[in-house]
Amino acid sequence: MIEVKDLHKSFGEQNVLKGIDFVFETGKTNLIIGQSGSGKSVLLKSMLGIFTPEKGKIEYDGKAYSSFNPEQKRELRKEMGMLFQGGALFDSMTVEENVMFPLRMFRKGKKKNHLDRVYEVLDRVKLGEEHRKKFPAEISGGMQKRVAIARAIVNKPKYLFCDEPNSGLDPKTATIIDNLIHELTVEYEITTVVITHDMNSVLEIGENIAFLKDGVLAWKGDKSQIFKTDDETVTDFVYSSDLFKKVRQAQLQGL
Ligand SMILES: Nc1ncnc2c1ncn2[C@@H]1O[C@H](COP(=O)(O)OP(=O)(O)OP(=O)(O)O)[C@@H](O)[C@H]1O
Repeated sequence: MIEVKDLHKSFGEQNVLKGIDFVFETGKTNLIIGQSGSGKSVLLKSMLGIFTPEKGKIEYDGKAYSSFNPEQKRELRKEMGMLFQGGALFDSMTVEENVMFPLRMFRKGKKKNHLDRVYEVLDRVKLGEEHRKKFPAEISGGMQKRVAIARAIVNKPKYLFCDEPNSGLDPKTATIIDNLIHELTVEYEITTVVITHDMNSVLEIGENIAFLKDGVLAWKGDKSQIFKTDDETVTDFVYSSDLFKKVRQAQLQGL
């Protein structure tokens, strides 16, 4: 669980986060949504320890980051998995070398044991044996995401941070990737935080949603609530997509 309490973050004169309170729950996919510039990435980077808030707290399973010494911060970093926009794989490394990378960085041990773990996670994300020695450019976008997910979970993280994990994918593959992230979250009891712009993702895996507007937590709830709420701030955002507007109209007309 990650608990954010009265979090404030500014850059110069600009107050980007203005007192965010939210609990990111364990074993759930916790989504951060909101318009461009609302502060989603700043919130995520604050949870990663990249930004230091001016005020407020972030607690990881009850322990405040501000109370950690450098060694504890390093330990915490080992417990974090990251899945960046576009996958961010190393082009010059094979699939298995990419997944091996965090293991070699953070864990001691024999290469053979590392490789066993790499194959275990690649199997878990259903990436076939025939792809292990390929380079990222030689596999599809969906497969690249699977590799990036495997790399993010190879160290058995307690916390998984995903920045638009399904960007650039077709809707079907995007849904498969969303569901894979959700399955792993439940299976390994990870506290997963996902930034998304994709309302399909909200519909698929929105178990606990933080909706940010201008650096404020404007709404929270889950996927069943977000499509029912009459809160105008939320409906303006959710139904800004034509498709969802049509779904909403059909719903209201009882179709
Ligand atoms: N390192 C930084 N230095 C100065 N300002 C920053 C920095 N990072 C973010 N900001 C500002 O904070 C505001 C919120 O940015 P943020 O990236 O969190 O938005 P976002 O909701 O993630 O947007 P998007 O959906 O477009 O990624 C923006 O006005 C941005 O310019």
